[in-house]
Amino acid sequence: MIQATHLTKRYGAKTAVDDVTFTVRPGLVTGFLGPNGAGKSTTMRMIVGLDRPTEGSVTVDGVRYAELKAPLREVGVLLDAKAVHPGRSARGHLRALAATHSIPNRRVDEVIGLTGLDAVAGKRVKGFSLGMGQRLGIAAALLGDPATLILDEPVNGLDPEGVIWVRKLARHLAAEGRTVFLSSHLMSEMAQTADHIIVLGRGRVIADAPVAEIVAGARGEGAVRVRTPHAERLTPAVTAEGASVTPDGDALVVTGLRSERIGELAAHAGVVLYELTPVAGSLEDAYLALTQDEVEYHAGGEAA
Ligand SMILES: Nc1ncnc2c1ncn2[C@@H]1O[C@H](COP(=O)(O)OP(=O)(O)OP(=O)(O)O)[C@@H](O)[C@H]1O
Repeated sequence: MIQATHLTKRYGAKTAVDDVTFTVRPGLVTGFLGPNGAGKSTTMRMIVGLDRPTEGSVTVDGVRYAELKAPLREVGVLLDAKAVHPGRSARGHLRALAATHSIPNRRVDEVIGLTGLDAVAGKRVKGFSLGMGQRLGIAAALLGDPATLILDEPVNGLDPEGVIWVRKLARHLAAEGRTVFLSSHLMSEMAQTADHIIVLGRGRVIADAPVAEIVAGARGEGAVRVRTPHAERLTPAVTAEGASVTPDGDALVVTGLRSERIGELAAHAGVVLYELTPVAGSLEDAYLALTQDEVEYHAGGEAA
């Protein structure tokens, strides 16, 4: 379990992480989302002691990372896949890491197998593609068989097969009861991987909820597709209650009213309905709605 309490990081006048409190629970995949510059990496760096909080604290299973006796065995971390000596082979890199924690070479071979690196394990890391580097970073994170995994943008640079592999791996690790914390700036990716989502925007937590709840929230704001032969009578009935109506082919899209209320108004006006369908908001819509005011710079370079 990861617990952040009033965690804050300031770089001079810039507040990268602003009074953040959250819990990442074991047995679940928790996605950590937010636009570029939201403070995800800074938060992760503080969790693993690479950055010191300006205020507040963060612990893993109740202990600050710096106080863990054998960190590799307790917390597996992928922060920067390129932080590997380029002249070493993948196997050499993993063996060197393993030696610092008395982890047997047998385990090195195991994680090489687990991450699909068998064919390249003897090659120098220098020639690795981004995707192979990511796999090596994940192999290093798994080395100590830790109860907690923290992976910053783990699917970055992976091909579609690699993305599915990370997804399955994350789910498998969580099913074993581990705490799995993954960052991404892609909601669509997290929707398929995570059980729970924490969204950061400009250093603050703007959502912390199960994936299903975030989707349901999007739906509440969603639209209702209506087909009727009496559009001219239904339209004034719904707009009188504050809804807006947009034609969509032979249908109307009504926003601002729930389908139940539209049905009641139609019945009251004696209007026949052929269709009354709530349009499910996608997770991506929910995410955009959540973060639209929180991105540092919008496309076009205009300051938000
Ligand atoms: N060492 C530093 N010195 C000054 N500012 C920093 C430093 N590290 C991060 N920042 C700033 O803090 C903010 C948060 O950055 P961070 O890298 O944590 O965001 P992020 O959510 O991980 O973004 P990305 O998805 O782009 O990696 C940004 O505005 C960034 O410019």
